[in-house]
Amino acid sequence: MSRASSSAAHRVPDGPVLSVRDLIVDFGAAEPAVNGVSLDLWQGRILGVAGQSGSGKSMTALTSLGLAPPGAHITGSIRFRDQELVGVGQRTLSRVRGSGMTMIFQETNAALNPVIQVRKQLTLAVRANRDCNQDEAHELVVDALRDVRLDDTDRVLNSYPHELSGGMAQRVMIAMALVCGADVIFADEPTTALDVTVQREVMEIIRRVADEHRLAVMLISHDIGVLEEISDELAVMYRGRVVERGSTDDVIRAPEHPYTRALLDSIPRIGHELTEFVEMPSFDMDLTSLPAAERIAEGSHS
Ligand SMILES: Nc1ncnc2c1ncn2[C@@H]1O[C@H](COP(=O)(O)OP(=O)(O)OP(=O)(O)O)[C@@H](O)[C@H]1O
Repeated sequence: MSRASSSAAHRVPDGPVLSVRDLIVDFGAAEPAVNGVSLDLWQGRILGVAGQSGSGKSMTALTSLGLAPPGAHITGSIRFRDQELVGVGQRTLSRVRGSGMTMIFQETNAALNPVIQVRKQLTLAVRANRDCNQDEAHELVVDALRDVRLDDTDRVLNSYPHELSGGMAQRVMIAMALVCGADVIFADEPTTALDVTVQREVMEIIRRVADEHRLAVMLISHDIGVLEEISDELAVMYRGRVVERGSTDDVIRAPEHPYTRALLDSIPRIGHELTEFVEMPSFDMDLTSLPAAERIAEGSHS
């Protein structure tokens, strides 16, 4: 897969579909879980978010979706299209979640109902989010399954989730996002549980649906090597902050932040193959002593 060839360089985005500014998610611990994060998601582009466990990747995504856990004190701004989401009620958040933004998790078991056939789950998802009859819903579902290269649609539709392989279940989750008509997908470690070959296939599908459906994707991974293959931009998080962000090529070729360098040094490199996850070495630094290394000036895409 060539990230360069599939990148959105030829496209002129209208503006970010999701804009996060100065987001703080505080549970009253010594440091906020998310500590002043600013990010943009653009149609047709994949933002890879890397960082070690506990750096705030998932909390940034969950909060953007209005799913921060109880007890979180949230400040800053999350704008989805023209709608500010910080401070709005659950009703608005669940409307936006239903049709505008969705999340794909590592654990498909948590998202797919084990006792309902895939056909029914996908059809219900369509009908909850789109005004269409049963036949139209079926057509949308079949198209979405083909989009994620599940061409044996009857077999998949007649399956229960436990009858699918991990890679197939992850593709069904991506199809679910497509049939809901989502503009933004948060994919949180979607391939960590899969073997390397299947991981690559699922990543290629994420890249393709982002391109073809102009989806904005935030792809979260411990493994910057996986993100390197697929992302247009990279953001590196450390202790609740984005310590570096920029085009993937810039960040990989010339990382400016010591933490990014440590992340890159921690992955085995065999050519530029996708690598299996390798735990980050222990790393601690005083962030206040370091310059911010943000290389995407705000609005540089417009
Ligand atoms: N419900 C909660 N209450 C208090 N703190 C929480 C809660 N959930 C998460 N945190 C804290 O928020 C911080 C960020 O966690 P988060 O899950 O976003 O990290 P992460 O980078 O996604 O890590 P991982 O890769 O392990 O999922 C952590 O310090 C975590 O302990």
